[in-house]
Amino acid sequence: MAIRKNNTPLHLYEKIWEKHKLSRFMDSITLLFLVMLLAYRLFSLLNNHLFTLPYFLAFLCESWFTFTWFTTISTKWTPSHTRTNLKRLLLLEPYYLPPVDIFVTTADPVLEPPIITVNTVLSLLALDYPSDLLSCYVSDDGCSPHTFYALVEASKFAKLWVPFCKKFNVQVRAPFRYFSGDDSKAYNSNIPGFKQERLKMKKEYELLCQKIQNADQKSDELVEEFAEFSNTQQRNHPTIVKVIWENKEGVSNGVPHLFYISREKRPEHPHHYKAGAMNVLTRVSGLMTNAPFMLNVDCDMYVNNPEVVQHALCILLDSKGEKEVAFVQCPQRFYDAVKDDAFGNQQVALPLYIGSGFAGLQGIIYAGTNCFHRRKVIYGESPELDIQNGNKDHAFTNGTLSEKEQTKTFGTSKEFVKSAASALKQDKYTWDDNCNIQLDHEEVNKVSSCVYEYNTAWGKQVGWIYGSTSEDVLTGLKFHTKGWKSEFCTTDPIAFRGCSPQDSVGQMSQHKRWSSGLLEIFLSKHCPIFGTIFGNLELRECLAYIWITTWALRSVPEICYALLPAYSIITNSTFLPNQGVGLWIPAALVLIYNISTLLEQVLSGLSIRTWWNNQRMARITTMNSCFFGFLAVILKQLRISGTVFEITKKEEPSSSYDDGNSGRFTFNESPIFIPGTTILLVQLTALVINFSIRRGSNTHYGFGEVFCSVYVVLCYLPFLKGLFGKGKYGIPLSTICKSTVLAFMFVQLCRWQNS
Ligand SMILES: O=c1ccn([C@@H]2O[C@H](COP(=O)(O)OP(=O)(O)O[C@H]3O[C@H](CO)[C@@H](O)[C@H](O)[C@H]3O)[C@@H](O)[C@H]2O)c(=O)[nH]1
Ligand SMILES: [Mn+2]
Repeated sequence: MAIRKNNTPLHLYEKIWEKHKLSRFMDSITLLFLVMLLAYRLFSLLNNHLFTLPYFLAFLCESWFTFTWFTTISTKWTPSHTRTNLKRLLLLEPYYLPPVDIFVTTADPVLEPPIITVNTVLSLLALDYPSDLLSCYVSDDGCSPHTFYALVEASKFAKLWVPFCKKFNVQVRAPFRYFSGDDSKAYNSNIPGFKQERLKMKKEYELLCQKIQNADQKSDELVEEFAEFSNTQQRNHPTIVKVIWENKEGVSNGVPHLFYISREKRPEHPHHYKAGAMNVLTRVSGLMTNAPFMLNVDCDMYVNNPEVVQHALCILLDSKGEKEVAFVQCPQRFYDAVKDDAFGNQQVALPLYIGSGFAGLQGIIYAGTNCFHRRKVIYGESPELDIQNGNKDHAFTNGTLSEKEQTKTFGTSKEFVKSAASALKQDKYTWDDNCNIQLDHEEVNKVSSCVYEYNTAWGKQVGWIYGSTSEDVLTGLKFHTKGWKSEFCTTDPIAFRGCSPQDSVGQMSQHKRWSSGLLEIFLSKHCPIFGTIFGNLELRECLAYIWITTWALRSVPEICYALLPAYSIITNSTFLPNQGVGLWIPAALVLIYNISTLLEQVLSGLSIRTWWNNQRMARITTMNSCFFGFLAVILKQLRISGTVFEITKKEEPSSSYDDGNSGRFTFNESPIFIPGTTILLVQLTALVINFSIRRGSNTHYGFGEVFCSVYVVLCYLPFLKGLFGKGKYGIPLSTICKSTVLAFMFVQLCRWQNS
């Protein structure tokens, strides 16, 4: 048991308020012009002389855009970040540092090659933190003997790798990155013997890769420690738990504990995807090590800053943080980005502005990975402010629950209930030792079985919350609604790096999952609006959550707005104010909006090309992926079909070479490309009409409509190329046919409207 010597207040981090003055100014001007545009439209609609359908639709769309813009500004207005004081934390060492349980999730050995998971795990095992205080749990929803085998081999390699990293103070501790070359820090250690040892490690790592690859190709009989994997199917198998490596002596400079867990799955029971996996990990780790803090990462997010645990603990152990902060989120950044961010998914400028904006309010959202949680909070504890208010769910956590209620909350495992009670009662300054783990197979099987959660609070009040494919945002929102805060931990170098979708197909399906998951939250009882009315969600935090959870809804006005210029041209009508001031308002708006987004990107150190790619991808994803996300949620609400978690494919490290085609759009048969193709065909038709039919002085539409139409075509340039592309670079003929039919129907509709 570790005890802090005295109870003096600890100030381990400070919050720095940023001043994005320019960004504020530009955003405000944009809002001003949006309001002016609305006012102008309203005025002319009331005066009736311009009452046409497109004019009215445009007014509705613009109202929505203005509302979204208002929530955007509110979210970005007071950005902040944190600065941690590692030196002070280390003064407490070694009496005070708490144990940390690390959770890694993987779900499919094909989409998530074991070598990627292995690298993530190795980087975690080599964290700069006493290894007797760390335990790493890998959840494998794929139930794959290959993943297990890879981890076993990795744990052997770790015995060389971890001491090597610590001895030479290696910065990037995921071997595939460390050995991939241009890391200048990799070569400049002047400790004698470095070069030889590095060479040796490199050979060992190549050997490890070889073994893992060979195992992938052979399908041997499953014997000995692999016997449990025989007769298993991904969605039908009993629980498999393995202690891969146990740090028995509890040495602080060895290799941390490493466990493998594949929870029970049966086709007749829902497994709740990642949220379900996280809850099983929470319970199993509760039985085994029960650390007060947990770090959760996806299988493809390696540690890029080995001191990240200390940084996060500065916030979580700080006297103020201890009372208020539920979780500490580190930014999500990626490696091997496609040049100029062709698919607009690197999220560099976004977290800088929106992320730190959230952080300046009640707190940053939980992004599902790179996050440190407090076990008590996961178990449903409310912050102190609630206890004062006598919130009704606090009996839950102050130890006054009867045994019956405890079982109703945490399930029927007595051992687990005991561990949860101990975690909840844990004094602020004491933690249990975790070097003597006890693997009670019976108990572990019980808490990771499919039926364990029935009639308990898991997934509702306790643990990761079910009901959305964006379980991360939902779970974080639940904490914020209780009154907890969260902090954004921005370290230098950046704490983690991961793998982003490397092609447009992967990116589209990821955005579809996110946008549908987020909309599910908005339409559920966890809706942020209720959170503010009935809970402790702060008003501006609520607006920020509205901004993010209504992402899928934006698709409808955007598609409508993108069709308006074409409609106007085809029907010889107008949707923009086309005289005097009226004309100048939208023109100024477009100009200011583009300048301000360009400035944000350029000031974040990005290229102009990156800015354009991001602009264009924002339009493409909203009108395609988000629209499908929107449809998926509607179908779910109508109980026609459920939403599923489609896993993003992770590229094998060695295969990511550039054949000159990276960044080129790829397509497949998925209907997700139909809206984009249709919109493009409609615009092209409109432009052909514009340039071929001379209406002379009878033309009602003007430069504005033509400009908008051309702008949409420019955004959809990748689709235009796709119309003529071959193989995976071409839009499939079936999609083109369907889109042609839709486009034709649209044009006919316009004509019919007009006559
Ligand atoms: O049934 C499942 C499905 C997924 N996962 C894991 O969930 C993680 C995220 O999946 P991925 O396909 O990589 O999705 P991303 O879109 O990259 O993930 C982001 O978005 C998800 C929510 O949609 C969050 O859960 C993630 O943490 C966040 O990084 C991976 O480690 C998977 O192994 C499971 O464990 N079980
Ligand atoms: Mn991922």
